[in-house]
Amino acid sequence: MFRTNVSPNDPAEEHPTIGLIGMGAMGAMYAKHLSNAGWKKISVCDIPAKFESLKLQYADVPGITVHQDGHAVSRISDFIMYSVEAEYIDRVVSQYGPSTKVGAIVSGQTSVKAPEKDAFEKYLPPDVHIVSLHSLHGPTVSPEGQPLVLIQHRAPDSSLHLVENIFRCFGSRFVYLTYEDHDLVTANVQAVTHAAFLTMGTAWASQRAYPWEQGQYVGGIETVKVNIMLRIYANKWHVYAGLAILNPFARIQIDQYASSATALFKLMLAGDEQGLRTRVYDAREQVFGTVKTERAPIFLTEDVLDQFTIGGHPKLNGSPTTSSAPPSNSHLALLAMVDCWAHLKIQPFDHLDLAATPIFRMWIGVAEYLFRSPNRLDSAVRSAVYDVTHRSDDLEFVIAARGWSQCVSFGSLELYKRRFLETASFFESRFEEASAIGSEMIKAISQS
Ligand SMILES: NC(=O)C1=CN([C@@H]2O[C@H](COP(=O)(O)OP(=O)(O)OC[C@H]3O[C@@H](n4cnc5c(N)ncnc54)[C@H](OP(=O)(O)O)[C@@H]3O)[C@@H](O)[C@H]2O)C=CC1
Ligand SMILES: O=C(O)C(=O)Cc1ccc(O)cc1
Repeated sequence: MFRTNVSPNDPAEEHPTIGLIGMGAMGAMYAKHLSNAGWKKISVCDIPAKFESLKLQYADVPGITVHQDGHAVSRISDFIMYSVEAEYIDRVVSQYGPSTKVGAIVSGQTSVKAPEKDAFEKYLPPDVHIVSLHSLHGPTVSPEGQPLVLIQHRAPDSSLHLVENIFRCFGSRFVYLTYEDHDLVTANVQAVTHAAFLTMGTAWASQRAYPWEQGQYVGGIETVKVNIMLRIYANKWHVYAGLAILNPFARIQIDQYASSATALFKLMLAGDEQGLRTRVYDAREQVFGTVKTERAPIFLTEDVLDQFTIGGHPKLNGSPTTSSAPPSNSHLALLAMVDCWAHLKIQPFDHLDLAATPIFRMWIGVAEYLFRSPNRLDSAVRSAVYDVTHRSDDLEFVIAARGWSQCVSFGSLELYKRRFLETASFFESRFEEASAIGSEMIKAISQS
């Protein structure tokens, strides 16, 4: 029998059997890192239709055995992780949960935990333990140094310790939360951040223009906006739909984001510079007022970010529109973000050390870059009120923000999927380039 402080590197030790149900992007990422670390008994499955192709794919991968379905995995595994779509978790756990080995530990990778918790409580036998997980990064980001949430829900400390030992090889930072706190924190960190980028993408796609080809969204902050937007639309729609629609806290946050964008846009239309400035500076005070000035800013310099511009380095390309500082912009997406945090009383910097995803870290970094400098902020406010060249983009932005918020409030995964895929299809030809560049940018920011 294995010990709970078992390590994969001790040849004399009996290893626990690690079961992975769902071998999509995250399941495959977990399998790769567990195998590389030397775990010898990793049992995996996806839907039965993928059994043969998975067997071929993993034929030569050390430690991994592919099984026909979740019954086969559940019966023999000491630790089991469900890594399936949040909308299917109830059905999949109802199917395989009753086959769980006596005394095993069950876990899930879903980005929203309310449905997972319900499913585990409903269908898992009372003699198994629940310690859930959530890696707060996408499958192409190295887990090293990233937060890995651990939820000790129905389990003794010894089960938590076994899970910690299994995943110590990821080099992630363990973050201990309850199921409920997890959903609140991820609504604050992820759902509302995604709403901003989904909105940017829909607004640009509605204009039928690739923003980086228009000269207005190139360099510095704009590079981050474009790269992250593309990264999100290149990922699976169900990941974002699940964490927005099935998380009971997310709806409120996303609705506030749309309301903030609308209210700021109305001040712009009214030409109310003073009203806009007061609102923006009030939000600045609430969100950044208490941040210690000695804390090093997250944001990289404009020059460093310029290297990650889609379509090539703007200065090396000698593009006339980008040879100096990026053109001024109302930065409605960012003004709305900080206004939204202020209205919801979210202190984004408190989440940085706890449970920040790479995308959130970058988003808060650019918000800080804009809001810490009165010069930049004043320039955005003046641009918003007097420079009408942004108006059509800002109008599309407000419409898109309202559309996403309404879609989430209707609670329809199907509607969300249609909106997401329609925008994604406009940008699809650029995903490959964006994903390589985006990964480099995340690496640079993580290391800075
Ligand atoms: N991608 C990301 O950035 C992150 C995702 N997550 C979460 O991890 C989970 C998985 O996401 P991800 O890997 O990206 O999604 P994928 O769609 O890539 O993977 C999910 C896999 O589960 C399979 N599946 C569905 N039903 C069953 C079943 N009955 N038995 C076995 N396998 C089944 C799916 O098959 P099929 O395609 O046929 O349905 C698919 O291969 C989600 O809950 C997501 O929210 C967490 C962190 C990051
Ligand atoms: O970093 C982000 O916000 C991403 O978009 C990647 C992601 C998606 C879903 C998760 O549950 C965790 C990370």
